[in-house]
Amino acid sequence: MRKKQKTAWKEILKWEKEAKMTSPPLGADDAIPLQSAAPAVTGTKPKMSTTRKILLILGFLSTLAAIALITVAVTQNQPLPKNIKYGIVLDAGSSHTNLYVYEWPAEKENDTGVVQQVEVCKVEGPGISGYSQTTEKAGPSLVQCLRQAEGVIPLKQHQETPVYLGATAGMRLLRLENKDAAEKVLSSVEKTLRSAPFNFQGARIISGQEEGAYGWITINYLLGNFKQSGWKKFLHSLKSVSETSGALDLGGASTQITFVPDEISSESPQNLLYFRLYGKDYRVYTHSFLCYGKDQALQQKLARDLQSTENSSLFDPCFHQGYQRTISVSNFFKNPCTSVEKKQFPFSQLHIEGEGNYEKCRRNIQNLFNKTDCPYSSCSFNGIYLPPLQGDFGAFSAFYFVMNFLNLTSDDPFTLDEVASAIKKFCARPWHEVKLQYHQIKEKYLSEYCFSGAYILSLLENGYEFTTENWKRIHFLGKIGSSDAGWTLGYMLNLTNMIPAEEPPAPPLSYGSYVGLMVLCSLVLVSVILLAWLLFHKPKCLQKGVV
Ligand SMILES: O=P(O)(O)OP(=O)(O)OP(=O)(O)OC[C@H]1O[C@@H](n2cnc3c(O)ncnc32)[C@H](O)[C@@H]1O
Ligand SMILES: [Ca+2]
Repeated sequence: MRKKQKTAWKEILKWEKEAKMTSPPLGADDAIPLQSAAPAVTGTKPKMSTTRKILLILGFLSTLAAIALITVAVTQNQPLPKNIKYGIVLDAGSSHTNLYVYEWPAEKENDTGVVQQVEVCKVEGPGISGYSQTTEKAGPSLVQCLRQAEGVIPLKQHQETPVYLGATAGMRLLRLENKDAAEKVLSSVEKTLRSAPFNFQGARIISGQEEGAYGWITINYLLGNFKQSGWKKFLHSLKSVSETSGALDLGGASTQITFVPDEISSESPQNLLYFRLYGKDYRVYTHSFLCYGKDQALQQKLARDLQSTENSSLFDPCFHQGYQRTISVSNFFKNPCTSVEKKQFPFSQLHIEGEGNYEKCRRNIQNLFNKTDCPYSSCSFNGIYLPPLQGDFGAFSAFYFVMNFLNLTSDDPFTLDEVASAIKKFCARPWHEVKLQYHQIKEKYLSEYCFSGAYILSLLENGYEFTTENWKRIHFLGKIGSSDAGWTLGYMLNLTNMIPAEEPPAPPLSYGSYVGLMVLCSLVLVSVILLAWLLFHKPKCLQKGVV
């Protein structure tokens, strides 16, 4: 051992001597080749071997090449500055009107999930059907929200931005009750929209079928269920999972159920729609129940209760104990949803008093669903065809508002029994206590959450026959990303032809994956070359025995 150390020191001294002899004068270039490799000694500045220098240059060049490669790949393939497009849709519902502003990058128009809601404006006052007595005021009611949209969309794009208005069940009912008034309301609305700086594309009453179908398109577009990327497509082909999600919409005057059933029967063709989206065929079942939105369902229920009332007072189990409300009987039966129950009453005002009894309320509501006659293999209610329920469902609008208020929308879904007992508990609370706790909530909403909760359960459990098992497949959702769940987005996507029938040709990789893969491959390549070079031209400094 000692001998070995001695030899090593001898070698070092020899090397130092040689080095001194070959050293250039002070200040001369360092790059004079050393004749033999020498171990590094602390305190002395050893000369660098040619091999080491080459290695260093190679390493430097490889790093430079890698940096250049990443820079070129990133800058060259960087998306050009975004050219944003906008669209406006007004949802003229029975209870109120909402204006939505959507935006999307022009170059990605046909992709899925690229259109986003950037603004929502709630129009002050009632829905446009509420202007049946003062039709000329329907249009001006929208002005404030149109101004808000003007502020969101850049001035130079106002003229090219399409604006659509779709009216739903409130206007369907007004058209049934008073066609002339409905037309006047639509004209007033059209006049206002034409005077706005946007590109007016129409104001019309959409059908219940359209409402259901566009709601289904919206949620599946936002969930990215239509156009599947390579992996998702592959997984779906392995598992026979339902590719799309059903849609449940509960408005004030109507409600819709839309989904892709397992088996298509031609029993009720009016409930079936065919779509070809991104190269795939969809056979969709949809039905819209007019008068079964939560406001009209309450009207129907009260109209029935009135039949058995002898005096002007009515005890209602669906309102909290201590709650009181007075309604005018004369206007009550003008509505097409209640007109069948029309009867003469010896009083003009009806006084309602709450009882807060959930079970009684459920029994009361049950009467709204006629389950006796079904001319098809299976029905929901009132003799309407309903194929067996299939897959997951997104439940939005009042389904969400009510369940969200009752804290029943968590990610870990509540069981049907848990939901029922939560609603029962809420209904049993006295009105003064509820009002005190939720003083910030509009009294109209607050007083009706008990009825609405019970109605939602009746509609889903008795009407559509959801069971304890498939209840967990209902997802109560208000928004998907930044966009509200509802029919408006699907309506705009359809009218602007943003969902192509055939899948547009696209490169197999996304931009990000392409750049990432290119960089990774290049780095691997450089490393392999370097490694190979090191292996085959093993520099002396790396050879065994040399430090
Ligand atoms: O689809 P149609 O039937 O035309 O009706 P709509 O479009 O006006 O219906 P919405 O989904 O806007 O609202 C459904 C119901 O929920 C009520 N509502 C809206 N926001 C609510 C909230 O925050 N809490 C409770 N109820 C709410 C509203 O008054 C309606 O009775
Ligand atoms: Ca609606």
